[in-house]
Amino acid sequence: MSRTQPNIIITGTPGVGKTSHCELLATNTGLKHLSINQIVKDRGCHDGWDAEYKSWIVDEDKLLDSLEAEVPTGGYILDWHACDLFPESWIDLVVVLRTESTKLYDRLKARNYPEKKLQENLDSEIMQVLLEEAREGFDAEIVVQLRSDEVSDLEGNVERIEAWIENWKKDNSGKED
Ligand SMILES: Nc1ncnc2c1ncn2[C@@H]1O[C@H](COP(=O)(O)OP(=O)(O)OP(=O)(O)O)[C@@H](O)[C@H]1O
Repeated sequence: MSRTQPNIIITGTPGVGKTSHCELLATNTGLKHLSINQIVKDRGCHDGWDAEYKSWIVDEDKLLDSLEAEVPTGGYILDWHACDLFPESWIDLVVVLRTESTKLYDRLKARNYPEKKLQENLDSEIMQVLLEEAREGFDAEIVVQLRSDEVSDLEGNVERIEAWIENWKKDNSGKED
């Protein structure tokens, strides 16, 4: 199916700034922000609650089934800490946000993350787990890594993604199914 609007994944370790980026980008572009955490919860795409990690145990098949009628039509920003489950055919750009570990520590600490979960997320950021996952799941040319250390990074990143969207629309205008 050809799309008149692109689909973008904004991914990265919890606390890097995915929600902040997605909200600003959605406001500026009219693309629809899909918080996958919220969808998992609201649409019951899970096998229960993990009390230790304080998070839902996601049922990926149910999640994909639930997104299948919307996302392929285009115009969505997918906000999640994982990306490799989404079919490549759905996705036009994958943005992996990165943050200095000291800043990430402060942000997660402020949220009262359980210590084990906090350490695992810091390790994951240092080992660039999400970047590797994106590179393994998608063509290198659609994966970009952006810094999210300061508020000015957020504004600059969103401007850059907006410019990318405009170019994508020009390149894809007039294409039919
Ligand atoms: N570029 C940035 N500069 C400074 N603070 C930031 C930046 N990005 C996010 N923050 C702050 O860090 C905290 C976490 O941001 P946010 O909720 O957007 O992260 P997230 O990646 O969506 O996390 P989660 O995966 O848990 O939903 C918030 O308090 C936010 O204001």
